[in-house]
Amino acid sequence: MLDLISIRRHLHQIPEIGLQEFETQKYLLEIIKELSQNKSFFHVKTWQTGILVFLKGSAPTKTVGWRTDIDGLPIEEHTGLSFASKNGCMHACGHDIHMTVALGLLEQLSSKQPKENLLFLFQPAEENEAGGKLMYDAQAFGEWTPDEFYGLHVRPDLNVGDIATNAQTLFAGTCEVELTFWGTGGHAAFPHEANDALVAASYFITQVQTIVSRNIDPLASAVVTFGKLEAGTTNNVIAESAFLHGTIRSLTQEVNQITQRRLRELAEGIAKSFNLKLDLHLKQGGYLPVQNNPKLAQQAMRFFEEQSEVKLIDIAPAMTGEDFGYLLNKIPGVMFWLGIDSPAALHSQKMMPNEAAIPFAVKEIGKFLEQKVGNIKK
Ligand SMILES: CC(=O)N[C@@H](CCC[C@H](N)C(=O)O)C(=O)O
Repeated sequence: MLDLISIRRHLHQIPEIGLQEFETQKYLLEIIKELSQNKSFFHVKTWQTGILVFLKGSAPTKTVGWRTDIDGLPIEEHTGLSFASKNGCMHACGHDIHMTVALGLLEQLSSKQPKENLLFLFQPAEENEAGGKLMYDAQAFGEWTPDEFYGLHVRPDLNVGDIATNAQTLFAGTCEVELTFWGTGGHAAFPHEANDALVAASYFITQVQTIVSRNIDPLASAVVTFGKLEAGTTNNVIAESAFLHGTIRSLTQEVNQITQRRLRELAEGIAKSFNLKLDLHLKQGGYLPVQNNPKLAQQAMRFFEEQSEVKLIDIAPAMTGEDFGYLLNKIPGVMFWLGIDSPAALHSQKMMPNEAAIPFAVKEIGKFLEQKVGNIKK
């Protein structure tokens, strides 16, 4: 049997940025190879740093998919754990837990040939390049394309034993914003001879706050957050340029597009009024809202409600983003939150999941997938 805790701790020490998950892929492939021994129904292929494992069913009428993401974040870890990452990146979004659960599920579900086909997707670049979209658009699934797709995401403020989802929208659609105002730098003492990009950026930051308060229906939801502003060099030099990096989030595509349009109008207006050049990139890529299929979600929720060790929570949507939204836009399916009881939030340098969530998830989600693909007797 796989030692899942050791596997998770090893994966935790080697986080890699999206589409550069080379060591992660190599390690996963070693374990997958071990699991595939003497199983003629077990097939593996790779796509860039992603991995697809296909278990051919004995009498298939459909293909059920389970997806995990495999990338880490450019965050320096501050957990103090003995197995903390030291390479400057961190699995601060829990993808080490996601991968380990997927391996545990693969071990369990491949112990005998399932009746239905089962695809395990180890997907790169969830955080940055929408790897799910890249793979789908490149037709990486081919004949292994699932008819139903499932996946999970860890959630720090839920307890181990909690599985949460809903029969509608679970996560927001996001859009990454990169914006630069270009002006003319100069001496602090001669502002009339320069054109200050930093002042323009400050007006812009203040004005975009009105998108949510004045352009979005109060009964809908949107977020506009700028997490990065870079301008200037020192106190007595007027900044030539100002760079802003942010994100838009909304529960529907319609609201996302209104927010994108309004942000563009405000940026263009500010650039015009300050006589600056504007460089604006709005990148939504595959980060569509994560919309659960109502019928499949209701079936899944009923299943988990009947499991004595699971506390099933019918949960409100969150403004987190996920490129699984793109895959669920193409293929019906369901995403779940898995409780991991971490005092620190997702993307925090101190994010520290309770590892008891791993055996719990493998056991309970394993039962869920077993009844989906049928015929597995150990
Ligand atoms: C679960 C989670 O934290 N997901 C990320 C996804 C990032 C999407 C994209 N790169 C963006 O920044 O908009 C999140 O930040 O919600």
